[in-house]
Amino acid sequence: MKLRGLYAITDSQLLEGRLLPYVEAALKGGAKLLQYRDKSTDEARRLREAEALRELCNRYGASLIINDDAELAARLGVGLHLGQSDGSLSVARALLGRQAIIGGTCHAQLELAEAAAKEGASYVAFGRFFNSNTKPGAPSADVALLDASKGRINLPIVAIGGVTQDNAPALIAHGASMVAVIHGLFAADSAADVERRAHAFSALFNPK
Ligand SMILES: Cc1ncc(COP(=O)(O)OP(=O)(O)O)c(N)n1
Ligand SMILES: Cc1ncsc1CCOP(=O)(O)O
Ligand SMILES: [Mg+2]
Repeated sequence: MKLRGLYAITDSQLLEGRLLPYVEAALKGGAKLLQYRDKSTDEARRLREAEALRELCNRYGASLIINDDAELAARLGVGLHLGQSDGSLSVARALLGRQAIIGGTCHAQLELAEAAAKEGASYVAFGRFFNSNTKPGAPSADVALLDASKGRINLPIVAIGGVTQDNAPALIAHGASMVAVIHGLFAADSAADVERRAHAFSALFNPK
């Protein structure tokens, strides 16, 4: 699967009671990756929801990524995203196999991205690039980092943090292969609105 386009990330508060319809709308709108990001400890619900999301992703030709939890990703046979304190990328690669999509948070540091590449990551994530409703305290990055990545990081780059339809074009122009979005996609009044937003984000990657 080519890692280019919209990367939708779920948020348990924002999507309470509407996880599946809003995710389906994002997939209909063209999201290529979907990350299940749920910080709760309700294992049974997490497994149930992740299985339902895997089914939806299969139906729409997208790939599911689990945030933080390598065991859940292994159990479901799907991808994984790890932050700097979430465990080792190389251990995850050994666990999940060569085909799995595994991403790593690299904040605003090229050195972390180079290390992630050596450990077998499929993509590296930089950000937050803008003010984020979801994670306001995340270390900040700017587009100069994307420029500096050229020729140094030979993996798809995911840009995250406060991404909107207005600021995404600059990230893509500076080399982001994917934009990862929570609020700018899912803080919407209806599933139809999520689908429109996903479509608009996706269109930025295929300019006519
Ligand atoms: C695509 C993507 N990029 C970065 C993150 C952040 O991961 P992390 O730093 O581990 O923070 P949490 O999301 O776990 O709070 C991400 N989840 N996805
Ligand atoms: C998980 C994460 N890591 C850095 S910013 C961020 C949150 C992204 O959410 P939003 O698109 O709402 O800013
Ligand atoms: Mg994490």
